[in-house]
Amino acid sequence: MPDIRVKICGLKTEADVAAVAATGAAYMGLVFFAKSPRHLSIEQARRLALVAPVGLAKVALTVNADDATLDAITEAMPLDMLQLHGHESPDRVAEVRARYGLPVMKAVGVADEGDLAAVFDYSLVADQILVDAKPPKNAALPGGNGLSFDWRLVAQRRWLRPWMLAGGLTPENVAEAIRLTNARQVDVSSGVESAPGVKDAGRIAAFVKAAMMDGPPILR
Ligand SMILES: O=C(O)c1ccccc1N[C@@H]1O[C@H](COP(=O)(O)O)[C@@H](O)[C@H]1O
Repeated sequence: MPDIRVKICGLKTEADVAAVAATGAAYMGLVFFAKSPRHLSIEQARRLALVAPVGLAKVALTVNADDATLDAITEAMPLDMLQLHGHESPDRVAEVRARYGLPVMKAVGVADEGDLAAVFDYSLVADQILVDAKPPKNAALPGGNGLSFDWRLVAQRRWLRPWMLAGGLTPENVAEAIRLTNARQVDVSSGVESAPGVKDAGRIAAFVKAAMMDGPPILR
């Protein structure tokens, strides 16, 4: 039974945290991006971070955030990882990693083979890579759009660092995405919502169950 680690991104309420914790998901994502329907104020995010149980890793998602913003976020709440989802350069990723002493996951948008070089480049400086669909030109959000990319581009890929598959995943397609790509980690936001920014506990449970191939890994 493969050990698949699931990240549910864009939680907004304490009930969302409880729903995610109940499934055995590995990570919960807190979005700090004002244009997103999942955006949280620092105080809202702090409350969620403080009720998260041990074992559920808290990931702060930011987009081209400056030091002052990252200082405010990291000082306000306990976190386990920073997710950089903008156009942060490899140098900026290395700088953030050194400044905050937290693992950094860099998102890379993929639409075609040519985008995969960036996965390699960032794997030299980040702790993890989030391989996401490239957003359409002029999209308001750089992620969280419910769009997938051609999974065959990353099928059976191995990189220097652990990677996570994202983009348009749903309870209905995640098992096939894992089968095709051999991803060991998956991330979802809009695919487990009933409306933009509104998480659906039933879809969260169905997603994690499907990702774990109908059951959590058997512990030996
Ligand atoms: O979720 C958001 O609102 C968001 C905003 C800005 C950058 C990234 C965002 N979400 C990330 O994008 C992936 C894919 O989302 P989806 O499943 O296709 O809706 C998601 O897993 C988040 O990490």
